[in-house]
Amino acid sequence: MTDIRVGIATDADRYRNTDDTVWFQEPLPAATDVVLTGLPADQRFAAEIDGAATATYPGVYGVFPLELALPGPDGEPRLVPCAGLTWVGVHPDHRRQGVLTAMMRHHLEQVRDTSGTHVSALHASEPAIYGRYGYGLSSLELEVMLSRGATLTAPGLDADAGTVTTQMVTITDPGLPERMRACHRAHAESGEVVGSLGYYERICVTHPEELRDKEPWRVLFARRDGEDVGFAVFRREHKWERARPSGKLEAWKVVGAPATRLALLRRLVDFDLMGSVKLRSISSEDPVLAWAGGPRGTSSIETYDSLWIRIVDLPEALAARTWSAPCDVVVQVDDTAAPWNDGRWRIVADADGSATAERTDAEADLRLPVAALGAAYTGGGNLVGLVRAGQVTEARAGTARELWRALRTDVPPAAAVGF
Ligand SMILES: CC(=O)SCCNC(=O)CCNC(=O)[C@H](O)C(C)(C)COP(=O)(O)OP(=O)(O)OC[C@H]1O[C@@H](n2cnc3c(N)ncnc32)[C@H](O)[C@@H]1OP(=O)(O)O
Repeated sequence: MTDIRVGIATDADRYRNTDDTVWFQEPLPAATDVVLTGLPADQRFAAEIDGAATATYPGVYGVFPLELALPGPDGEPRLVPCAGLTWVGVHPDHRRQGVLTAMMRHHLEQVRDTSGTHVSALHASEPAIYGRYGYGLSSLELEVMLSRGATLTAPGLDADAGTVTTQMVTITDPGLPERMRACHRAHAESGEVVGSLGYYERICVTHPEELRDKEPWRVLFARRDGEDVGFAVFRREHKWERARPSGKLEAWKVVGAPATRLALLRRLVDFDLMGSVKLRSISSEDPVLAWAGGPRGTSSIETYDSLWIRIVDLPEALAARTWSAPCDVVVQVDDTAAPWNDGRWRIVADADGSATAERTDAEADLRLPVAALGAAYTGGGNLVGLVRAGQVTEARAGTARELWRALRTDVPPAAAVGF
């Protein structure tokens, strides 16, 4: 059995070299501290094995300190701390020897022992990796293609959208990380994540090697009464076809209340010399689908998994959100990766939206993997659907519905930015 030790990665260059080897992209000439912008030194971890190469680590991972927007009182989201698992990579020489499993054990124990943080979240490179460690798919994201000049119809929002002005700046302009973060925090929807300042500083770092024939990322701020009320991060790619302008505009994220997003999108589909507009990180019930006239009103829609959530401290995590309806169920939770959650819990939610989870010896009404609770945590991940899929088992009929109705939200969780 290989002895794998996991701890702080003390050698930043070795950490970075490992990532370059795992992801096999064109290496950036930028200094290591620039490449690692936003990933705090005490949140970079590495796996060590005796006799391993010294230029790389056998495995690495990192954690972005994030806030997760949970369902809160009166439908307003509530931001809680969340560990954003990222930079996971195992050197090709050490794959399938349990390095990831050792790093995941380390991560879950770290989060459990961090005061105030009860959940971990990630975007998965491949969907088959993280379910075994208790992560559940909590939200979907759409990639929506619109044509230039697409009509976005929203009579109930026109007046409000009409009060928004837009201001286009370049991502390297001074003060943008602070502006974006403040605006994102103020307007995050339930299910989204908001980064610390370092996360937005990271977005604003521009490497010439990543630009090539594209312009630098731009930020379109939505302004009302002298305040930022939303923003879109986008860039255009120059293109001509048969002597006609066919530029491609890609929006990485559009932030703001619906009327603000409408104003931003109307501006994004109206840039000169464009042919198409690609909107990434669109929520599964984003109003843009209605504004465009339904799926066939767009040029195309692709669906991907967005945020995966892992409940690390079950009673604390469940108490941190506002519940949508009362429930009283005994749940057998299967959790091998975080055994402190494993076992039977009585979950009681009151009509005021508060909830408790307490250990019990009572017979279980429902049996589920902890990943199912992570999936349902922000209001997505339909537990009745998972019963139908054979991944959640009812001992007492109707209990999946009871728990699900207490967890679900009016609209599914919003798509979360990548990290
Ligand atoms: C949040 C993020 O950062 S996402 C980025 C994840 N990183 C990548 O995709 C980079 C390329 N891939 C890698 O670096 C590695 O292959 C990793 C990290 C995915 C897996 O690391 P390993 O050390 O090989 O995993 P480990 O040996 O601990 O495997 C544990 C189990 O997961 C399974 N597993 C690992 N990777 C995969 C995969 N990509 N697909 C399906 N199963 C997988 C293994 O088969 C093993 O299963 P078992 O317990 O039934 O035997």
